[in-house]
Amino acid sequence: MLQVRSVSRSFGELRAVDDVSFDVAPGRMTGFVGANGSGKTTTMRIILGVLAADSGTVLWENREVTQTVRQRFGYMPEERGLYPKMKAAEQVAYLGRLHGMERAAAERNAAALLEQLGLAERADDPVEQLSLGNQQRVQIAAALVHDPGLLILDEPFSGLDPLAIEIVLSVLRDRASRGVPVLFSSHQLDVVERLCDDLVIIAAGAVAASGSRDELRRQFGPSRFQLVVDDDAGWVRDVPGVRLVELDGPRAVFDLDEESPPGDAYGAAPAGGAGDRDQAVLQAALQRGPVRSYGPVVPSLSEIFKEVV
Ligand SMILES: Nc1ncnc2c1ncn2[C@@H]1O[C@H](COP(=O)(O)OP(=O)(O)OP(=O)(O)O)[C@@H](O)[C@H]1O
Repeated sequence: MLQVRSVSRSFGELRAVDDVSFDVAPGRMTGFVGANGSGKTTTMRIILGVLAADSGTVLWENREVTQTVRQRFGYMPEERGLYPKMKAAEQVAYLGRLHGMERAAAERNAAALLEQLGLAERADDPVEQLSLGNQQRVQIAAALVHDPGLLILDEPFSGLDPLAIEIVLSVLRDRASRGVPVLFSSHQLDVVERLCDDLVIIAAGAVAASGSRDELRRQFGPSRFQLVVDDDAGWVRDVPGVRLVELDGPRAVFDLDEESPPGDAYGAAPAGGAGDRDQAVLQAALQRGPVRSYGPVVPSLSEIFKEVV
């Protein structure tokens, strides 16, 4: 487990990272999300020891991270750093050796990773002859070659086509399933949404929200429901506590107001929360005719993001 505890860092007057705390748990993919300049790269550099924090600590397995421990971390920096003339496989193996691996093991891991990442055919091409997306895959192989105990990846999906995203996803998932904590930053909320188990949302250097994806959806998502009936569903807007979001003939999407009185005018028992109130709407709908579909609408990550940032 990686624990970031009250880490702060300023550049001159700018407090780029402000009392940031979060965990990256074993076997979990943790998405690190925030707008440009919100402090993701600075936080990652502090975890990796590339940059010093002004205050706060980073713990790995309950101990302060030392340089020796960091050797066991895998890092893909934002600024990609490959040797353009070196062949892809040679390069990955070389970086493995810099992490203290034996030559044979480094070469074996490099070949296996390039294969997994769909680059086996290009293994002997100099990096400069590869497309940018393929260079990125080599960079990901370089972060993984020494079988790191922790993975920190800065924007690993930017610039990848959808197929490449799937390939990289499966490689990272595979590592996570072997118990490796994975922290990755991304602007692509749809990718983060699909991939991560946990999320840390950062805004202006501070953590705006964090937790498992499902917890955040429950916590920040409005109590939104969708109802589909046979006739016009416009009557829903008159139910107490309902805020209509969208009406399309027989289909209504609405939020339930937590504060409003329960909808007992429609025959439902007085209720204490939206959990009962949504049943009041359902009963009201059933009194009018058949109900084709009814249920909560799960908010997307970008909706949560808009709410907390
Ligand atoms: N070495 C530095 N000197 C001065 N300011 C810096 C330095 N590094 C980062 N900053 C500033 O700190 C803030 C946070 O930057 P950081 O790169 O951590 O953000 P980010 O969330 O990774 O952004 P992006 O998504 O654009 O990469 C920004 O305002 C940035 O300009």
